[in-house]
Formats: sequence, C-alpha cells, structure tokens
Amino acid sequence: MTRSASLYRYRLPMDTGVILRGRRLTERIGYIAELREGARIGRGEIAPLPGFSVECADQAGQQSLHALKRWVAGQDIMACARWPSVAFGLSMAALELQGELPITARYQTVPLLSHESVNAGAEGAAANLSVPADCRFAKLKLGRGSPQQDAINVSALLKAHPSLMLRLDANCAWSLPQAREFARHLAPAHVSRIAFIEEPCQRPADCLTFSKETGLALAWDETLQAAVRQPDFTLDTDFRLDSLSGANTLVIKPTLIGSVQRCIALIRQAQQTGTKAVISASLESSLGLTQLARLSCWLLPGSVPGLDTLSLFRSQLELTWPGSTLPVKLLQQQTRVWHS
Ligand SMILES: O=C(O)CCC(=O)C1=CC=C[C@@H](O)[C@@H]1C(=O)O
Ligand SMILES: [Mg+2]
Repeated sequence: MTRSASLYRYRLPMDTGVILRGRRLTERIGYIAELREGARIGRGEIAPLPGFSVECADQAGQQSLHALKRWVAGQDIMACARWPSVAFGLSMAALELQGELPITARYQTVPLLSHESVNAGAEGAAANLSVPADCRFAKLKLGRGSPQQDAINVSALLKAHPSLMLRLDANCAWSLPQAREFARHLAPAHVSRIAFIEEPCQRPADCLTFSKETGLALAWDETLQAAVRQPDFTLDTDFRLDSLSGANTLVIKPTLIGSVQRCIALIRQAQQTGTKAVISASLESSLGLTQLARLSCWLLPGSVPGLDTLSLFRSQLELTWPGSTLPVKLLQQQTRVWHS
C-alpha cells in the first residue's frame, strides 16, 4: 500500500504566566507527524519541553524528518527515533495508523490549581482556590514560596475542601531541611489526604529519607526521566525498578520518556512491584492532550491522568479538548516542513 507522510511545525501562543524551571514560556513550538497508508491516517505530536527535554525543537524536527523519509521508503519508522519526544510522537502516529490507539477516552483530568495568589501568600488565598465541585483530586505546585507557607496553603486547602485529595509537586525545589520544614507545618491529619508528592528534594536520596520520615507518599517524575536517559537503563527482563524504588507512583510523561511501547513496559514493570503509574502532560497541544487521554484510558483505566495544562495555552491545535472554548488552529494553517 502506498505511504505518504507530512511533518507540520506549529507555534502556539502561551499564557503569559507559564514559567518552567525559572524560564518564561511565551510560545510552544512542536511538530505533528502525519502518516498516511492507503485510506488510513495516523498522527503524533513531537514537542520537546524546554527545561525538561534534552533535545530542542530543531533537533527533534530533523530526526523526525529523517525517520519519516525512511518510513515512506518502506523502512521501520522507529529505527532512528532516538530522542524521547520523537520516539513518542512517531510511535503514537504509527499506533493510530494501525488502529491500535483506542478512540475512547474519559477526558477527565486532575485539575492544576492556580497558585499565583496562593504563592504570594495572600491571606486566605489557598482556602479560596476554586476547586471544581465534583473533583476528588487536585494538583498543587510547591516550592515557590517558603516551605512553611506551602504547608499552610495545603492545610487551608484541605480544610476548606473536606473530601479533596491532593497531588503535590515541588519539582526538586527543597533541601532535606526545607522539606522537613514543610512537613513540620503540615497538619498530621492531612498527610493521608496527600496522594503523593512529586520530587520534594533536589537529591533523590533525600526524597526517600523525607518520605520514610513523614509517611508522605513519593512520586518520581524528573528522577524517572533522568533514569531512562541513562545508557545502561534497559527495559529488558533484568531491569528492576529498585533503582527507582521507594516511591509509590511513577509519573509517566511520554514526551519525556519515549515511545509508547517503552512507556507500556515501564508501567507494567512498575505494577509488578506494586508501584502505581499516572500519565502526565508535558504541555502538549490539544491534539497531543486528547491522544494522551486516550492512551491513559487504555493503559491505566483506574488512574486519572494529569492533563490539565490546556489553560496555559491561548489556542488549540486541530483537535479540541472537550469543553475548551479556546480558538483552534488547523494543521493546514501551520508550516508544513515536509511532505512526501
Ligand atoms: O501532571 C500534571 O498533573 C500536569 C503536568 C504537570 O504538572 C507538569 C508538566 C510539565 C512540567 C511541570 O510543570 C509539571 C510537573 O513537573 O509535573
Ligand atoms: Mg512533576
């Protein structure tokens, strides 16, 4: 069957307040790979995240182009997809082309609570944070204010919403003493209402010590991304998660981890050791987010993914996230950098 492929480069305006690793992100640049074989179409998003991905958009674009040309010539699309963002996007496109990415999704996500006012320490800001009425879980970023202020905000939020559970994320902000300072000001009754805390400390060993001392459940995010980049990290049978053990959850950001197949293997191996997994966004466009929602519903039907990042954008791309009223840019309006 005849094959054709296109690679679209997109630039989407972001909300002014998006700061990643101390850098303001004013626009999101990425690619959409589109595969066609006979009447079938498959798309995937390739969007390395500045400050988190090793590769930049140009590097990802060049590698994607090379892979697409090989695929059109009848070769394996994944053979030279080395960057995680490229491996993820191309593997998603191939899955969708083959009809193996389920259409169904719940499009449910864990709300990311805005923290500007909370972080400014505004009196009562945390308790007044708008939390959707029916939501069981919400996510709050930590590490911008003082650990004590973070703990006060968390306690105020949980007090104001008696049935709420929180996912917390400090993005490796704290030393062990600072993390202990946070725990010291946390109401003991609230510890059990924290589903997990992502990356509390700069050092993974300190995260483990902190978790053991406080009983706060730990989730690996950046630590997992760093581990999978190690050359000796293999997902074959002898790979054990003990180099990542001690956490009760792995945060799977496919754009930062790699191919769907690699994510599946990681999830299955985590589950064999009693470790949970949640799929999380890396600020993909609405096209990528809708595919991540389908992926999460397929691989982790019992877990609510962390995909509440569309509000950081000023427009959607090609596919709308259900309920979003953001304007939609179409792929044909984007720059097609190559077409077979
Ligand atoms: O995981 C979620 O609920 C949403 C995504 C999210 O929190 C993040 C995405 C990308 C980088 C970070 O800002 C942050 C994270 O560290 O998990
Ligand atoms: Mg995180």
